[in-house]
Amino acid sequence: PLPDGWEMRTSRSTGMTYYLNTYTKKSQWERPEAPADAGEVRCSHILVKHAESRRPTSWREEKITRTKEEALELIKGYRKQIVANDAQFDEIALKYSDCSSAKRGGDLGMFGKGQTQQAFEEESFKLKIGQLSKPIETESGLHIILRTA
Ligand SMILES: N=C(N)NCCC[C@H](NC(=O)[C@@H]1CCC/C1=C\[C@H](COP(=O)(O)O)NC(=O)[C@@H](N)Cc1ccccc1)C(N)=O
Repeated sequence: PLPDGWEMRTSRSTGMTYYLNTYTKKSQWERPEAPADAGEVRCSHILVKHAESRRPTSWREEKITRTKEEALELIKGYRKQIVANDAQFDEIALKYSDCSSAKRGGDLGMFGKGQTQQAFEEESFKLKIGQLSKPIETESGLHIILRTA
């Protein structure tokens, strides 16, 4: 049988069999050996904004004035606590993340390519499930990303 997420199709023009990834709607000639890649990931993140952020405000702080350097120190400190198991990722996100997803422990839900800023997307799709990123910079500020699915 075909691995999950694939459908066998016949090309109308050539009569040849091809395979359709039912999630991404991409097709290929080779018979797939592994389940189809949904093309989406699920991540949580902790965002520390700074004065140069594109929107230097958040639920935490009306006007964010810390410098980018201060934001980097903060996010490195959070990452250290999480790696040392001195704090849980979702607890830190809940208290300190400058993103609205803080309320959900940083969870952003599932997202595919083209939905988030390039540096954020590149890192998110590089991470293995359960892996924590190094600090990533976007126009929003500095993030650490945990891939959860
Ligand atoms: N599924 C979506 N709703 N997509 C929207 C993402 C838009 C995307 N956002 C980003 O790339 C960064 C990385 C993740 C969060 C984020 C930025 C900002 C904070 O920064 P700021 O915009 O004040 O500069 N948080 C958000 O957008 C949150 N509403 C994301 C979110 C929160 C809860 C549930 C789902 C998504 C972009 N293209 O700008």
